[in-house]
Amino acid sequence: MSAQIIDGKAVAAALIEEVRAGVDARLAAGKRAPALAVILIGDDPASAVYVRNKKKSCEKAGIRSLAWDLPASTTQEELLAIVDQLNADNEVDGILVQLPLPEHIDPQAVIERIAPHKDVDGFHPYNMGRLAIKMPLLRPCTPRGVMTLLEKYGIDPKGKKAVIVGASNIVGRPQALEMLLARATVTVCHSATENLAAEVAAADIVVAAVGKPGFVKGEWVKPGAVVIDVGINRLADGTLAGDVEFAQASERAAFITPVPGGVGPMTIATLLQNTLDCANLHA
Ligand SMILES: Nc1nc(=O)c2c([nH]1)NC[C@@H]1CN(c3ccc(C(=O)N[C@@H](CCC(=O)O)C(=O)O)cc3)C=[N+]21
Repeated sequence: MSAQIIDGKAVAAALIEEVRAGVDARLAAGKRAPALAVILIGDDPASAVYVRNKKKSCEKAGIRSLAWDLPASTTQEELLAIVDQLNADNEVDGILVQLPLPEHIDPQAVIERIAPHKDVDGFHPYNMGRLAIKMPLLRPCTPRGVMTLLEKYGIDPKGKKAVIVGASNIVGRPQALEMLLARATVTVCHSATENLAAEVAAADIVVAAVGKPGFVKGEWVKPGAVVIDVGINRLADGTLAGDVEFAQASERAAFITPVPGGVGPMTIATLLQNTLDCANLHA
């Protein structure tokens, strides 16, 4: 058996078109285009890729993007002052501060400074809390993008066993909350999990979000399972690899996302969707 490849690039392109239609509807109603402010500090290479792709996608969707490129020496105080200024700016709908930040800046302090209704990443405790109590407002982009991918492929998590490998604040935890909201039975695995292979083998849907190339072995995957690979790992030869052994997992899975071209493009398309949602929250 060989898995059907989930085409994240195609679904992302369609989602960007949907966002574009939402932007056009705003313009037709006499409202301004949504605006997204992106703050990039220093020069992390993964963030640079993301910023480049995001800017192109904003243009396609008709979203105005405002770039703040700041030196690695920027102080936390200076960054918080910029966030305050953007919070107060009625022309700005969404604020995204690229992670990771330099060591001397506390990311949680920055995340919590962003006005919750401008938090396009959905990382503010207010938005995470809303997701936890079944009242989502702004939802973290990657987990929301994964749910959109499943929906577009007719995969309903309701009643299924969803196993999340990785418990980070940006993917694993909110992914577990999304799966729970979709009425899956959810298991979250992390570095203290005793028998990871057995947990994965029980999964109808596996989401790998660890950040280690090939960490989830193909032979662990239950025949007919859905495999979602969130990992984007740059290898020494410059190529990208996911967290899942793709070739081996493809032999067993019914559906699998590739890297690149799977979850990555959905993260960006969902960021635009969240930016439109933010704009529509404001006016
Ligand atoms: N506040 C914040 N929010 C983020 O969402 C965030 C962040 N900071 N910091 C950096 C990471 C990384 N990230 C990516 C998203 C999409 C691709 C992407 O589109 N990847 C393409 C491949 C791109 C390539 O060819 O290199 C793909 O998977 O097909 C990559 C990386 C978002 N991040």
